[in-house]
Amino acid sequence: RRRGRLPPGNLGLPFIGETLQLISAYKTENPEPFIDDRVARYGSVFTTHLFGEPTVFSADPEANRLILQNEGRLFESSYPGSISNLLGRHSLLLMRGSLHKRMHSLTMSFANSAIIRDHLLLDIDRLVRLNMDAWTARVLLMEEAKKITFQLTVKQLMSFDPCEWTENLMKEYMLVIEGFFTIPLPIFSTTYRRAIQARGKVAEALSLVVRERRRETERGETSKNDMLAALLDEQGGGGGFSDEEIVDFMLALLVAGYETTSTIMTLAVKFLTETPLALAQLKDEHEEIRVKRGENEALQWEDYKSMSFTQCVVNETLRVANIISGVFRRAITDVTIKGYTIPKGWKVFASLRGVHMDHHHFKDARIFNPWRWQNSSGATSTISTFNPFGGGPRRCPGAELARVELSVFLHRLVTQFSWEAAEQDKLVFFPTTRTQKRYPISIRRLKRGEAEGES
Ligand code: HEM
Repeated sequence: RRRGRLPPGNLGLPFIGETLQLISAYKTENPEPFIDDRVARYGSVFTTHLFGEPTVFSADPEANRLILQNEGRLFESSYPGSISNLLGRHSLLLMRGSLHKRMHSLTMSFANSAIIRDHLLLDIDRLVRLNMDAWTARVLLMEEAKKITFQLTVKQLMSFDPCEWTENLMKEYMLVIEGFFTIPLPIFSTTYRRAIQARGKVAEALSLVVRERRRETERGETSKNDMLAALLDEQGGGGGFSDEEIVDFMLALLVAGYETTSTIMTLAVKFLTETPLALAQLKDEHEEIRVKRGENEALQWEDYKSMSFTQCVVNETLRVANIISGVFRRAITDVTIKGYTIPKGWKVFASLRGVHMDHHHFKDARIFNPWRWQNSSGATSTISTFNPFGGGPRRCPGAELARVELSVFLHRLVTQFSWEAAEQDKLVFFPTTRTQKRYPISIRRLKRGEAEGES
């Protein structure tokens, strides 16, 4: 069959292709040259070879939009087998077709603004405060953020407050998470084998919870308002799922929201620490809310809605950090993009980072500048260029929830503490976006009435 022209590019060495170049760039603080060099040579859509497969790499907003919007028609999501085994076959991330549509909208309906406002906000605020109350003079911020994020997700999924059971679950769960980062050679890794075992234990623990809740629901003995209730609720769009399906589904939600939200919390603090003017403006905004709301009162939805500069900080952190640097898809038919043909069966990588860090779309794109979002869309071009949560049918259903969690976290942090980085800590982007030392900070609890802006 005659095919059109592939995007220009270089397939690199046999089998490994350009994987090592990508990994070595992403293991540094400045991974941009990997994309910059290829875009300069071939244009914003180019061919490469990554993780064992020829891949079309797009750093182009229009091409990315076409890829994301045509999920199920021209492309479908594609994860390596090692990731699928950890997620479980009934995970939302792996589902396709009408089942995916149903489960995606069920997840959205549980994490939408009204539910966050009426139910989740209170718990988010309470659990953030509970954790911060236990902080000592020096904390590893990334670890603390992970603990908070895990507790929040467990609460939202099945209404458990932190206890010995949740702590044990977290220990096993963290072993599962490590398994995701054994790319590109999981089969040879003991970390991966340990992760698979831990996944079995987490699934077993969640199965017991599901079974118990199913019994309670059948007897009409429960009135919980959590994700598990939504999954079992015949009237509310749920119902009809096996225990195994529910467990896989919950595990995937735990995974999807955990590393992402906790990293964005940590990096927001890192970027603010390095940008004192932004930190001062943020403190002013939150001090105003604290004074209005009173010392120990819970945050309300209107408080969240009044955090306008905070949203600039959140956007800019999402843009610069690019926690999910892009998404892999597979072409399910020959697809024409920008005059080139992507052959059926080929891998495609829609790089969100490539667009977010491009000077054509964001002025001085490589600089953390939250003010760019004040009174504007942040971007210099009119096309859709800011997509930290992806797009199309697989757009992140936790986007609003992540924003609220981060805003509450920042509120409680800047109104209760001053801090400084305890050590130099480098940001790297492989196998995930993280700081090498988990961002240690020295903190000091603010005495009430103390002048702000002293951190
Ligand atoms: C800063 C935090 C977060 C970022 C940057 C983020 C980013 C993303 C991105 C880019 C995708 C699209 C993946 C794709 O197209 O293949 C995605 C999907 C997803 N996210 Fe998030 N996410 C965050 C927080 C959360 C939270 C808190 C939840 C919990 C509800 C969550 C649940 C999910 C799920 C379940 C999917 C899969 C959707 C599907 O395949 O239909 N995420 N996320």
